[in-house]
Amino acid sequence: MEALDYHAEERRKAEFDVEEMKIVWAGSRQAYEISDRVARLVASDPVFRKDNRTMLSRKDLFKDTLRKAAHAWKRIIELRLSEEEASKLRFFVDQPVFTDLHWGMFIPAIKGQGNEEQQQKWLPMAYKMQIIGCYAQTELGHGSNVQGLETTATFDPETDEFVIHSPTLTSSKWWPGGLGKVSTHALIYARLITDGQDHGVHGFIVQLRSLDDHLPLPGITVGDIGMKFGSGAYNSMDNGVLRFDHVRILRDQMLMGVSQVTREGKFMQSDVPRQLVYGTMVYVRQKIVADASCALSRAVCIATRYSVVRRQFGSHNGGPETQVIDYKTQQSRLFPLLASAYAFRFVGEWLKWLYTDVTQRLQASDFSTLPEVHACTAGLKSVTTSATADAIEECRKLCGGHGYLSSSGLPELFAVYVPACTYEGDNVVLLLQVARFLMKTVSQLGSGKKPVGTIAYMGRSEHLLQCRCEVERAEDWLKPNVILEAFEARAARMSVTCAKNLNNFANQEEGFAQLATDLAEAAVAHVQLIIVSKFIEKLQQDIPGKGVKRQLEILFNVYALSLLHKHLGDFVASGCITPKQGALANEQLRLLYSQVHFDNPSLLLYMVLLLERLLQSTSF
Ligand SMILES: CC/C=C\C/C=C\C/C=C\C/C=C\C=C\C(=O)SCCNC(=O)CCNC(=O)[C@H](O)C(C)(C)COP(=O)(O)OP(=O)(O)OC[C@H]1O[C@@H](n2cnc3c(N)ncnc32)[C@H](O)[C@@H]1OP(=O)(O)O
Ligand SMILES: Cc1cc2nc3c(=O)[nH]c(=O)nc-3n(C[C@H](O)[C@H](O)[C@H](O)COP(=O)(O)OP(=O)(O)OC[C@H]3O[C@@H](n4cnc5c(N)ncnc54)[C@H](O)[C@@H]3O)c2cc1C
Repeated sequence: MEALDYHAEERRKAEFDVEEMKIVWAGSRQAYEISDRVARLVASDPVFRKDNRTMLSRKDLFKDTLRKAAHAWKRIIELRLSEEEASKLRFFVDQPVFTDLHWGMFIPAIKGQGNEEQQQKWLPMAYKMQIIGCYAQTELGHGSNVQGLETTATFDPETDEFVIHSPTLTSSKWWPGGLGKVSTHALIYARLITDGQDHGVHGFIVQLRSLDDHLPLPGITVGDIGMKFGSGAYNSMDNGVLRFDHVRILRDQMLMGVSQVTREGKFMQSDVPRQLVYGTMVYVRQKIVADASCALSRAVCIATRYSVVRRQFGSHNGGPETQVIDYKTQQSRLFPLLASAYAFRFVGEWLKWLYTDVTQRLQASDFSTLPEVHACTAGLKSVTTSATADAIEECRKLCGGHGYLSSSGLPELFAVYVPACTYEGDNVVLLLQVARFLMKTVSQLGSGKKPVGTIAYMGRSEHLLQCRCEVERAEDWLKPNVILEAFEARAARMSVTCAKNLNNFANQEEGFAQLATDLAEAAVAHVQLIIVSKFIEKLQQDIPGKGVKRQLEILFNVYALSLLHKHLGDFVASGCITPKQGALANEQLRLLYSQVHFDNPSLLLYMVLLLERLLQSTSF
């Protein structure tokens, strides 16, 4: 059979309305249409070609990136693209670039932490890209520990200026994207010092390079930190190093939305939580969760198409060999990843809503949901990026030897994606933040304060700590309420056990240090519960299209039961389910795999592209 026939055969098996499924994936018909239109725009424009980038030298790759960024900007202006269309265009251009940081962190930081006047002064220039900014927080010595940053911003009351200085080698800013070559300005985080007193880390806008000749300004030492993991990949970004030698900036270049320094040098803390200084990270973590499903779906799409076309073993009487997609082992490795892509998509949609909600609350001086939003963004960023990075590597293996070729797209996807486990907060460090929030919640359980939102289930901990799962047959595992209760019981029990064990230590900090692994696992259980519960909420919505809801229900069950299988130790050890019930879950999972269907519309095109890329990549 030819590739085209396999294609037709697999399409025939797709028992759902593919067009409607695309709309579910995009979030709305309008979002789908925008995405489709912009994808075509990018694909048909030769400036945006990306088939050769793993073969370019760093210098040529960087030039190529600048060309694409300038062209993208030109198209955005010419076509008067909306904000949503422009961000889709950047997404499909698909090459890490300084503008990610300009639009994604520099501007949001000014919007979130600057006062009205500062926003009016800086944002119009930034929107027109008359200035280009980066987000310079991390230093050589400290990334995770933000309070350990060493760069100083000392107020000089005589001149009404701050003096920005890098007092040690370890205080050098290290990593900021866009800093190495391009940015004219940086949003730097430095210790605020007034009258000899240290007020902790705050944000300051500093000009780095001349707007006339782009040379570094006096007192500024700046450069690129060098090659990163993989060919192509993240090397299109100019991650940089930056040092200050007593650089003077005006007082109003400190972002004054959270705290202020008066003309007299008096430090004033507004009545907003100081954690709002970390607000840009919360914003980007939320975006990263939304993006995880995109990276994951790309990898799964490549591995699925390959698995349909690839045949290996099992030929009888000269007939065709077995499609590797039909091997149960291939299915048990691939389908949970497909299901995860949908799970992350839906939880990403919900997180976007949560973020919009907290933004509106903050504007009305309601800070009550901030700790929960921090825990959700940190936890979901950690769990979805770790799972996606692992999944991309699994997809590479699912494609056998071909997955290791650059032309499969998977090595570059992995190399670009894997730092997501580190940037915007190391994933383990972020899980420990979630654990802190959970321990606080458990400690307040008897206080009369009712847990709400994603921790509402803790309010039912009396029941969850002693409930017994009622599954007797494999099909009982198809009931969403059975799955939900098992995940709630596991999360509640793991958190409560950690909280009890913490009491065995002389002080909380010592306990946290010793029990960090258990705490991180409890955090994962809580975050997986959030993902499972948001998938269930999605399925409770009206979902049109023949067979679409049914297919999503299958994917939900695959997602939840494959997690249960993977973490069976947690579920059984905490007494939520018995080993027998675990075995029944696995039996149900096996049955579900034969019900997963997929559409494969451009399989032939994919094969042709693969061959073209192979020819190019071998012509060195
Ligand atoms: C680019 C954008 C566009 C699209 C996105 C898509 C892809 C991204 C593409 C590329 C990425 C490119 C750039 C990457 C940039 C960066 O990496 S920027 C640097 C990011 N750095 C970090 O994330 C550092 C991680 N560390 C921290 O966040 C903190 O130091 C900490 C680990 C949270 C510890 O904080 P702290 O020292 O204050 O200690 P605690 O005592 O633990 O916390 C005190 C209380 O504050 C609460 N808290 C902490 N953080 C927050 C927050 N962000 N919001 C709200 N509340 C917060 C914490 O829970 C404590 O609360 P308490 O227990 O009640 O007291
Ligand atoms: C591609 C890329 C782009 C980046 N872009 C930017 C940018 O634009 N701007 C910017 O400011 N920064 C940027 N960063 C920096 C990034 O935010 C930091 O690297 C990240 O926050 C992790 O900090 P670190 O490097 O200090 O890691 P470390 O904290 O040194 O982590 C090393 C190890 O220690 C562990 N660890 C650390 N603390 C604890 C703890 N308390 N408990 C248990 N384990 C712990 C971690 O889990 C990890 O395994 C970027 C980084 C990368 C890789």
